[in-house]
Amino acid sequence: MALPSHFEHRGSWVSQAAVRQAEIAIEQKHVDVVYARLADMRVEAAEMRDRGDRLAHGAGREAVFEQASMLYERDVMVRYANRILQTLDSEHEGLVFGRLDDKTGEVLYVGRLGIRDAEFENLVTDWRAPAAAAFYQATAEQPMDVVRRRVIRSTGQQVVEIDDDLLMPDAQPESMQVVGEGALMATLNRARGDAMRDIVATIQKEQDEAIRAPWRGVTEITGGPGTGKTAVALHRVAYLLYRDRKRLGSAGVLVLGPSTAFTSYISRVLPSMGEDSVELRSLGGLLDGIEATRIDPAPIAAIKGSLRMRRVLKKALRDTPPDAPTEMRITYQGEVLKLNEQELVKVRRQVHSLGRLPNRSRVDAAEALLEALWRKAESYEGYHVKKKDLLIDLGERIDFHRFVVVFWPVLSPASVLRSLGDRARLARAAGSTLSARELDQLAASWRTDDWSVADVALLDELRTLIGPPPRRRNRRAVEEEHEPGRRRPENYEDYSHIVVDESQDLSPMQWRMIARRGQYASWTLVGDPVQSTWPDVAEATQARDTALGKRTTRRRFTLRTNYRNSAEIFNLAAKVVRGKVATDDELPRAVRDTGIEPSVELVAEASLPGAVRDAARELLDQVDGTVGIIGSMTSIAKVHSWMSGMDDDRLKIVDAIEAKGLEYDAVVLVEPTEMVTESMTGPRALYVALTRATQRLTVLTTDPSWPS
Ligand SMILES: Nc1ncnc2c1ncn2[C@@H]1O[C@H](COP(=O)(O)OP(=O)(O)OP(=O)(O)O)[C@@H](O)[C@H]1O
Repeated sequence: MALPSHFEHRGSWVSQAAVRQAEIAIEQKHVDVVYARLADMRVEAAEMRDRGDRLAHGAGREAVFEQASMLYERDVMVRYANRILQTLDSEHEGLVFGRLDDKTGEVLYVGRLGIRDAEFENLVTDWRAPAAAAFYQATAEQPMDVVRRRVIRSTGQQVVEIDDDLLMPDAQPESMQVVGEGALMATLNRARGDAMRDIVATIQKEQDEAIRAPWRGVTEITGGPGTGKTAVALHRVAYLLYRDRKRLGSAGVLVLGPSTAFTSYISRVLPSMGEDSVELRSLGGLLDGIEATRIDPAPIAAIKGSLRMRRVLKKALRDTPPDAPTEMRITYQGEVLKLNEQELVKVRRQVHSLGRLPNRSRVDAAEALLEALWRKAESYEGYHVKKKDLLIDLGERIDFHRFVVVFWPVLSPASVLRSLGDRARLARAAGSTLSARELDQLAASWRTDDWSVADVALLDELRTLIGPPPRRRNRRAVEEEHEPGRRRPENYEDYSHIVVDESQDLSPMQWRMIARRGQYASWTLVGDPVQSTWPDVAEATQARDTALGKRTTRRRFTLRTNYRNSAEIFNLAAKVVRGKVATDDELPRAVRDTGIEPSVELVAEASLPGAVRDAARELLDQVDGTVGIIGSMTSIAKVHSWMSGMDDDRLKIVDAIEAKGLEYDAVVLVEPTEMVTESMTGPRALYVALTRATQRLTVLTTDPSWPS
């Protein structure tokens, strides 16, 4: 019987449903074997753990200990497997997600972890193992002996789809079927939820090279919006921990993102790969007990982030604390010894000139006060006391100590920064460093109740300038700090690897804050200069270079394919930066056509609220996943009020800065022109906002000249 024309074996796609089902059934069989093996391993592990406990407790011989430690390792491995299984859910590709058939007929399954059968035969190879590299690196031009690469998609333990790439058509055996329409496109077309997904099954070659780069030195990953920089950086962390867990795991890996919305968005990616020991923090959440989310207006953020602030903070510390006494009176041997305000200021200056951290200087302050009191006593006519007696007697008096405590209080970064809400105090600290307008703006910003994200770097700077409050740390606390997986304290400086996402936006003060945490760390820096919202590029670059120090090993990977936006959406976004702040070479290529052009609507100001609601409603109907409403910083509060009462879990409202790194199936972008005028870097913030949608974009503007 002649086959229908689409049912061809060699070198072409076979879409026949029965063949597809038969191939799915073949893979299901293997997946079943893997899960059955895991179930056995769980049981074995429990038994071995019990046996291991018994052995370890009663044993006196070395061999028995050795056995016990082997059992322990096995136990750890199975616990790890269990954890992975728990985190797998229907949203993720399954435990086994890939298969390679090479030209010798060998088959290799690739998955989230490596599993062997009872005879030690390989059932699944961990995606990070060298043997699995071909799964990501083989191409039709360089097939690395791979005839067929198959991506297996599962829901839970059920295989639901397979997608093949035929890389060596000439080596395809008669019996080998090739099915599917491309795993990557299928994945990219899927609806987006609240959380980013891992991409283990469809990592592309250029991405894989960045993921597998060595851990040492500085690895830079640059690329336009949607090129997978964040995804790549997270997979790189999982890869590095797999390859070098001993070196990197115990000291800890820190991943830093721009906002809490962002860290929460990416928070499931690493656990879905079995890594839950990595610390994710936002720039506003690096200090314990503070979770700053407020973004300062751009000009204020620019001042707070600049290195000038170091001078201001240093000087602020030397000023008299707000509640400190301005006079000292103490009675000694029938005389009242008095120090007036100037004399106390002089004492304070002397103590600071010793150069010790303020929170380590109270003893110096007490000594300087005693010295000043002695000089005072010496100056009184007919008053004869011995210096040694005065120093000892007063030094032991409780009223003297009470005075020292208020004269030289323990400072906290928060109290110092808050005190600069007093404009006069700020002006004293600033000298000529800040203009009158800058003083007004900064002082007003510190009279609020909460901290902004930019404040956190200043608080951290103050933390190191002030020194830790005197307190004893017990050994247990120190040990706990070094336990892997534990959220480390704010003063932890020994991360082995630091990943900085959206690194193009870091202010010089933020670079200093991060550098403190990785004195000996290797780095992965992720960013896109075209999306930068930091105005002083030269200052930030210098601060970055200082942060990276003498690390000479530097490698750079540039990702060029935009996997997020449809080509139609990206074309519109590219228009706002091309030739202005980006060259063609800096813009990625979007790979997906949807045939749906973004809609740009000119609306009257009075109709804007209704138009935003209508657009949101329409998009909620049109896409299955999330819909983002992105407003300018100036208008975001209004946008929130317009949307009140429209409760839908799929609807998210963010401003142009918060939108960084996030994505939605559809976006309503409100007032593009405002995003340009309020930014200090021209159209870059608008470019970020325009590149958040995967499927549909509606731009609402009251400016008739937009987008021209
Ligand atoms: N190889 C891939 N397979 C499947 N999806 C991918 C792949 N690479 C990237 N993606 C998807 O593309 C989207 C964009 O990725 P990601 O957020 O990492 O890009 P980005 O470069 O960090 O973007 P931006 O600079 O705009 O924040 C995500 O949904 C990600 O899962």
